[in-house]
Amino acid sequence: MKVAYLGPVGSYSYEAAKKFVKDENAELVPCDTIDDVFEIVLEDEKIYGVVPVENSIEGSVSTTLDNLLKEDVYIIKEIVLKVEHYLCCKEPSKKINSIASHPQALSQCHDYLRKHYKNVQLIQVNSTSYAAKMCKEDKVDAAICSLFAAQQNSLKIIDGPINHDNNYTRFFVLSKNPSFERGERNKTSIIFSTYDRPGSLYKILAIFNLYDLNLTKIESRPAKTGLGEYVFFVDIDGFVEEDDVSDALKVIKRKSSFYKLLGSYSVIKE
Ligand SMILES: O=C(O)C(=O)C[C@]1(C(=O)O)C=C[C@@H](O)C=C1
Repeated sequence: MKVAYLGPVGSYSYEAAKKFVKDENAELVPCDTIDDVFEIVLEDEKIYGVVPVENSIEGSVSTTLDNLLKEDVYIIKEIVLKVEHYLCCKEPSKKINSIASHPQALSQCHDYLRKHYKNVQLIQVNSTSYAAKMCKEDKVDAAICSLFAAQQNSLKIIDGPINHDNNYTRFFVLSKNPSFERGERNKTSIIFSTYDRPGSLYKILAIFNLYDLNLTKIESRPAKTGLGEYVFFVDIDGFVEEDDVSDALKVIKRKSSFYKLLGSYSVIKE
């Protein structure tokens, strides 16, 4: 089994990929960006991809949502990780003038950074483990990353966890082929657009209500077809093969101006 993830080794995406693979011999393929993970999955149906999709403090990862809209990939599993960030450096006695991390991680530590490092330069990089690597290579004074990434890069811990409380990130496992594998807790994700008429979103939401389906997320993103035009990302509890879910989705598909089933999948939660 091959699994592409946002690398290098030690990113939270790496930890999520490790949770997905049970096979010791599985090959984990580090990618520089989330776009690259999507590209690899699209090129080779034997490779799975792991991407972050939503964080409990900072919200959605828009690159992931935009790729889900435009690319033909399926969600085959959700993995939820508790995320704990540490401020790390190579040489604790050195003054810190620059701190690198992934933009999501910097935002998840916003309050701490404002309180303790207000005038320090914050450098946004592709992943938390890449920030740790930059710190090891003396390109920045400090990094925000996981304990594991700090250890991998022989960094010392200055402080942590430094993130906002209740910090969880959802990751999706992607595949070029759909795989409807049920687990203990199952979810289904769709994207739809409504016709530009009064009450059209309300009428679609009424269908979920009619079939007694629990929405776990709804988010609008620009459809990228014009100002004021949106697509709605919706996650619901339930599996697509359950009668209520499949009946509701059939009606929603008929009533929408655009509809895409992203997948029905089980959830792995720590
Ligand atoms: O930089 C990493 O370690 C990632 O896996 C990316 C990412 C994200 O994009 O949300 C994943 C989990 C954390 O929320 C912070 C960063």
